[in-house]
Amino acid sequence: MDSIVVKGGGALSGQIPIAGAKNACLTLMPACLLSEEPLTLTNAPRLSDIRTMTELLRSLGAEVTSMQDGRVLAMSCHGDINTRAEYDIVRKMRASNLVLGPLLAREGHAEVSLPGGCAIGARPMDIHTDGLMLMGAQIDLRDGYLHAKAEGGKLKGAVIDFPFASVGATENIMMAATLAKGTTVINNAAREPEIVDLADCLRAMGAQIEGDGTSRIEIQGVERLHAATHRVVTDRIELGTYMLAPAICGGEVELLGGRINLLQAFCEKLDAAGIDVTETDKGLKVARRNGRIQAVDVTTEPFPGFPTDLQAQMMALLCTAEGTSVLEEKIFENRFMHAPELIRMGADIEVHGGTATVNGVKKLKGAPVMATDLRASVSLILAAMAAEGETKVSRVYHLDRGYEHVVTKLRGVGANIERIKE
Ligand SMILES: CC(=O)N[C@H]1[C@@H](OP(=O)(O)OP(=O)(O)OC[C@H]2O[C@@H](n3ccc(=O)[nH]c3=O)[C@H](O)[C@@H]2O)O[C@H](CO)[C@@H](O)[C@@H]1O
Ligand SMILES: C=C(OP(=O)(O)O)C(=O)O
Repeated sequence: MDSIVVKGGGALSGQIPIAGAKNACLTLMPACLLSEEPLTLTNAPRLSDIRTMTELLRSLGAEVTSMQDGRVLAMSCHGDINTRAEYDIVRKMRASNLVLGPLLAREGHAEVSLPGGCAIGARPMDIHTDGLMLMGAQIDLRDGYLHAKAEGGKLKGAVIDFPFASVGATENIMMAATLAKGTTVINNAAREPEIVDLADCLRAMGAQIEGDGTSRIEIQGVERLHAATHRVVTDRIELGTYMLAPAICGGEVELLGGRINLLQAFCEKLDAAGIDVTETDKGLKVARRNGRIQAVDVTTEPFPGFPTDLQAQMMALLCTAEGTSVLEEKIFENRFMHAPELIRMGADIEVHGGTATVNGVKKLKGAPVMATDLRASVSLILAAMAAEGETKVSRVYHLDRGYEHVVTKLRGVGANIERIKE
């Protein structure tokens, strides 16, 4: 199992290229199941989750070719389709649940293993299944699998009011509705940039969708979708993560491909904490203003609010802020597993339920720590980059799910970091 060793150092400078979004690409890939013609994605990130989705799509009968060192994914689904998404693959990754809508729309039935929970919390699918049932699907849970069948073999349009703006449910229903008979309306839809990216891709495939990026999305079903090529949107979570590197360590770093509108709420918190963010021709420049970082309170919310996927990294910043910060996690019930590890590095954090209170200390100190999930892993690396001495982060395989070439990217701006095999 690999570990990452970081020696805390001084200010950073240089540029970091930002990849295509994991959470967009994992949604765009299952869209290939909606058409007999090929779907090509460019700007794909090189991540283990993408390889898992490739394995899942192949198991369903899709041809997936990875080109240009994984940057381009060509997917084609013209033959017979296997409609059963097996537990052995689905359990590896929450995003596997995104094949349900496309399989049901194309074949009229599907059997998809429930993803269950993961380290950060439960990953229920009731909002997805309630929506599909309104579209005429019959869905039962048997042997850990959702067995779904469309009445008469074809889904029909429906008006669906979500009780919560679920990202995954919006994506599943949007994909299912592209081939349904009639019009589907999703009220209280998720508004994340990854939803807009999916809508752009589906439109390029011939789907009729309006309202993405707002809380009301309307999809007019069509007979078939066709071939398309689509560029995956910039990864706003990778962007925000690397924006925190100069914020924590000092110096100035340019994030290539970044835009403020992907992370407005996050940028406002950085400003309040004493970090300057400016848009350039190529991306975003981030620099820490003089003096200590200031404490800020953060509440995670659906987009356009502060993203849950940046809460752990923000906590790493606030550990050394002047004053007390309160972080409230509103999306996942168990997303503070980085707190005990940051405490091992000298942070002063108290967690009560979904609230973490961080009393800023002057300096963190290197320690052996353990990565518990994807964003927790990278928060420990960020904290270690400004800590005194050496930190060893073990179980970094979590990191490979969401960050490509993290060591190369951080070394490129001056961090003292290496990956070791044990
Ligand atoms: C709103 C939000 O921030 N969603 C995040 C969520 O998307 P993801 O699609 O995984 O999660 P959802 O947006 O669906 O769900 C978030 C919340 O809704 C609840 N829920 C969800 C579906 C359902 O059928 N029933 C239900 O109760 C979940 O338990 C959770 O508390 O994780 C992704 C990372 O992997 C992030 O990129 C998304 O930004
Ligand atoms: C938790 C994440 O991913 P997933 O939903 O795929 O587990 C994430 O991207 O931070």
